[in-house]
Amino acid sequence: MKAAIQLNGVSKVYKEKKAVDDLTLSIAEGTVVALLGPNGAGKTTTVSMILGMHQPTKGTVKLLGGDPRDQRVRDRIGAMLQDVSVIDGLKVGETIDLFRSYYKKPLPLDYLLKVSNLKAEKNKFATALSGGQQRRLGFALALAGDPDVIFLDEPTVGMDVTSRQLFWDTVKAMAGRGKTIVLTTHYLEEADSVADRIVVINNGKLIADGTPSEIKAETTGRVISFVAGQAVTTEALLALPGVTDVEWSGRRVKLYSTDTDRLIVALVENRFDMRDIEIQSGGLEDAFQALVQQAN
Ligand SMILES: Nc1ncnc2c1ncn2[C@@H]1O[C@H](COP(=O)(O)OP(=O)(O)OP(=O)(O)O)[C@@H](O)[C@H]1O
Repeated sequence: MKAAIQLNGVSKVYKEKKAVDDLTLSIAEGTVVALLGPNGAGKTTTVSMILGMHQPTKGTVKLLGGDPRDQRVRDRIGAMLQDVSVIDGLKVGETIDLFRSYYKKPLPLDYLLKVSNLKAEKNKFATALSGGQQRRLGFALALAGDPDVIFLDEPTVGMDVTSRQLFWDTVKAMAGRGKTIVLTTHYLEEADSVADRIVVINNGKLIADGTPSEIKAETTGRVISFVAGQAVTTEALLALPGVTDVEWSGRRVKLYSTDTDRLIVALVENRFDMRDIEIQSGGLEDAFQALVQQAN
């Protein structure tokens, strides 16, 4: 598949601080990628280099096969960054129309008002919008030119529940139309539900890269739980392959394991007395914490 974004050995140094450290990353067209990492990990710096707003100290960045600062590339990019700058004296509808006028094939104004949940605010001055509404305006502006690659930097901060839901529905619909979407977020459940791929950055370095389930399985392992017969003991369970912990709740037991496939085989072979068997994956939140801790 063609790469929409290609970073090769990219570093960014601010005075003493290495904000991004030798990052190599390729993002295929049509994927939704969530860039995760703790505060100061280098997410915003990475996005701003992909967008051509900052020059890497070392390495190369390609966006849609070209230079991010090339106008032909810029015409196909939409970005919703952390600070939305609204224009004094322009109403919401006029602001969106101004952005639409920069592009050859803009999306219709009504559609942009609808997906940003700003229909009722169309004739309000943009400067009079609340913080959450301004972010939604930022979303409408990012989509105005019907871009092929969309960057969303902590997009849902300050959005209420309804706007958030509508926002993610729209992002999913965009992805369904083959758009490439790169987002950063601290809301891991959102990344889990929307992203095809998760890239975790810490101290400017890539520390994990995979689908949400791969990231979860790699770090937290899985849990097998069942209702155990009276003869089943903690000692016997701890002796099984890959079992790292055993937790009881009445007769229901939870086995934490690094290798659930082998564990299931062993449970069956050893004829453990089991009912109501369940297999669960750990959450992305746990995986993220574990990854960052391992890396520090
Ligand atoms: N213009 C700048 N001058 C100096 N240092 C900077 C500058 N921009 C970022 N940094 C530093 O680079 C590092 C990475 O910052 P960046 O904003 O990319 O992190 P982030 O992962 O986006 O964090 P957050 O989750 O808090 O938004 C931080 O240590 C930050 O202090």
